[in-house]
Amino acid sequence: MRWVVVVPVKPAADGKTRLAGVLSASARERLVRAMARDTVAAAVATPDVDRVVVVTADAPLRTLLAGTVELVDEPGGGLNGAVRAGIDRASAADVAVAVLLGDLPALRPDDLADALRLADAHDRAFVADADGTGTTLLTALPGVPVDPAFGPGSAAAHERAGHVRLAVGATSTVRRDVDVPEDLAEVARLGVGPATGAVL
Ligand SMILES: Nc1nc2c(ncn2[C@@H]2O[C@H](COP(=O)(O)OP(=O)(O)OP(=O)(O)O)[C@@H](O)[C@H]2O)c(=O)[nH]1
Ligand SMILES: C=C(OP(=O)(O)O)C(=O)O
Repeated sequence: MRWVVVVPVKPAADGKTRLAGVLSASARERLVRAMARDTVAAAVATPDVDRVVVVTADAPLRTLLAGTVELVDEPGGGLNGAVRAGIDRASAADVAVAVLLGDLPALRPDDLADALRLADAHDRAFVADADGTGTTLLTALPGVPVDPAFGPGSAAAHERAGHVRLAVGATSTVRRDVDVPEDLAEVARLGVGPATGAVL
């Protein structure tokens, strides 16, 4: 299966507020952008990924990514609004769509490839984040409508809506998002991409 990957990214100055206790506003801004760059670079390098669509209003990030991905304007409506706009762009071509959150700085292309191979077998599927309650990857096969329910408790919401929880390894880097300060040590241990490495 060939995939289009949709990555939403908040304006960096507004992102990762849960890290405010340990990082200054300017460090958080640089970190959000760097994590997005590393996540996108891993997606671009993943076998079976044909296109990467980034939905963001962040002007510096748009400049950094121009020419390497397709950029979609922020539509409003928060995270799920952004995801829907990316899916609309992607599925115009009736392709398999994977929504990947943009805060996975340790993501490795081989781990994403493994997850997408598992997703091949299901109309709709998802990968739960490291603590099992959130979603880092949401997938749908060609022609299957996607109804994103990202936000707190999204793993259960996606499961209720008929997405299959994919059995990726417990240590897959697809699961390792950064939400709270403890997650920074965890991604550093796994090994982050170069942009995030430079910030950390
Ligand atoms: N385009 C877009 N992306 C979003 C939006 N909200 C969240 N995201 C992205 O979705 C991913 C997961 O978001 P969260 O884990 O909630 O991150 P966050 O909102 O930066 O973090 P907190 O402020 O700590 O809640 C990250 O890549 C965010 O940049 C939004 O309104 N628009
Ligand atoms: C956006 C999500 O949550 P978090 O902010 O915990 O990454 C989610 O898992 O859907």
